[in-house]
Amino acid sequence: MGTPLFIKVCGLRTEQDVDAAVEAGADAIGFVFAESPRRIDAGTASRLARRVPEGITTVGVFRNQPLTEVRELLDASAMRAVQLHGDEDLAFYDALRPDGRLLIRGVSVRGDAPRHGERGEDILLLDAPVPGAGEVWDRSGKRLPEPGLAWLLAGGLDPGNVAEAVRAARPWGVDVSSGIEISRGVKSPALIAAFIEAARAAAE
Ligand SMILES: O=C(O)c1ccccc1NCC(=O)[C@H](O)[C@H](O)COP(=O)(O)O
Repeated sequence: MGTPLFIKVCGLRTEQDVDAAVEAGADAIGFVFAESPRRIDAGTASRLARRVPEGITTVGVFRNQPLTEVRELLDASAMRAVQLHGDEDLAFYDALRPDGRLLIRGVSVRGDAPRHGERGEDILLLDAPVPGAGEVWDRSGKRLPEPGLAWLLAGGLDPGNVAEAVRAARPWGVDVSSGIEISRGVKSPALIAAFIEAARAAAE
């Protein structure tokens, strides 16, 4: 397919999972600070992030939280990127931009997908109506971002369906959480490795 697929694994909570993601070749690792069974505190995120080599992006995930809280958690855990997954407006993105972190905009797609860059984000993440719920959304007939734009496909991906999703939607990258878990919030190193292998193979 040309450019390598960008792979983000999200909602990691243990050393074992972080090591598995690094070993398997993830490009980004998401740590959830939003309300979620996957939520971790800044101290845990900081400890886990220190295991992540420089070339891999650590992402703090938030949803409709106050700007001061977002900034405090990002700084305390030294995240390299921020993912806003709620109704954050352009002013919210503008306020974070000078901090120099990669900005990821997570959007629950209901009608047509929003255009890339409307909030000045670096990466647009197109997701199911409920983030982190493991639900596949109906992409048929939807206008997706043009090839070449930095956008991630998310929502109910797993090692068994990611190849077909990559071939059909041709995303710049993919993001997964539930599909690499054995139960809600509990990741599986084997599923992390299987997901990354299947996604990479489909993009070759
Ligand atoms: O994962 C969560 O619990 C979560 C909670 C609140 C806001 C965002 C959240 N996750 C964002 C992600 O990037 C997930 O990886 C994405 O929604 C895909 O999840 P899944 O369908 O479970 O693979």
